[in-house]
Amino acid sequence: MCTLEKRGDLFFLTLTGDDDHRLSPAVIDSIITALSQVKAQATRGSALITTAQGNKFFSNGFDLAWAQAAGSKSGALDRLNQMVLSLKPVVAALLSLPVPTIAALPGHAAAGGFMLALSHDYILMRSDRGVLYMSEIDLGLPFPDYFAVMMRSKISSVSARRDVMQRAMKIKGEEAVRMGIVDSVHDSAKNTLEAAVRLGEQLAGRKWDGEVYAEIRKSMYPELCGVLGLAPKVIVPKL
Ligand SMILES: CCCCCCCCCCCCC/C=C/C(=O)SCCNC(=O)CCNC(=O)[C@H](O)C(C)(C)COP(=O)(O)OP(=O)(O)OC[C@H]1O[C@@H](n2cnc3c(N)ncnc32)[C@H](O)[C@@H]1OP(=O)(O)O
Repeated sequence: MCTLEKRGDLFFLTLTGDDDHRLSPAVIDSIITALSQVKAQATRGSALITTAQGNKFFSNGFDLAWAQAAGSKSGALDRLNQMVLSLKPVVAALLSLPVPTIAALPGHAAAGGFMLALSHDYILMRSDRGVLYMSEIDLGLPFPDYFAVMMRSKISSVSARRDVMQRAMKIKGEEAVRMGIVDSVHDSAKNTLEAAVRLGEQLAGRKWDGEVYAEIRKSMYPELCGVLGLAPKVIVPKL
């Protein structure tokens, strides 16, 4: 599951538990609820930090064990598809949130978990542990449309995109910075979160208009907004 806390101007959405934070339907639902609360409570000068408990995983992606527990191939596919469809509104909520968003990774982010991280404006991760890893080709799974569009939209280097999508590269922090996927790396989970707090306070301190911030973010990723069903909103400038 996840918790949502507000400390000063910062919202902290934390994936809880000492496991690998698989994105099961229940976890995905709790994230959606938390993001709705952020949207409702956000003011000029808010920012969101999304992180996870423990120091090995941010999220290892969809809960394949739950899918396979369906007891049949078709049932497993249906459950996998259910998770694919239920994560889409999470991505849409992050793309349209009226606050700056930061993912602070205490460890690995794989597949759906990597997509959750990539749905944020900024990603900070550890240099000493943890990889970004799109395991789908290793699992013989195709990418959902919005996964592929997310990576096309947010990973600008063709070779980096190939290494992520077609080579299932396990990308460590320093490399992820070189590939333009991650903003900064830090030598522990604690220091990664502390850096995220500093960045969050810096961004929150700019006290941007949240509606304008969200529309500018959406204008940066028109194809992604299209696949998520996020229409641009006309903003009447407040002069
Ligand atoms: C109606 C029907 C319609 C049908 C349609 C159906 C749908 C079809 C569409 C399908 C959609 C697919 C989309 C799927 C999305 C998903 O999410 S599926 C789930 C995917 N998840 C996974 O595959 C999990 C992947 N994870 C892993 O493989 C591993 O957990 C890991 C991330 C690779 C981590 O492995 P692990 O061995 O646990 O790693 P560690 O022990 O932490 O590290 C290993 C060693 O490496 C060292 N290390 C780690 N990081 C670093 C670092 N940054 N720097 C240096 N060293 C590092 C670590 O210390 C370990 O070393 P040793 O301790 O020496 O072993």
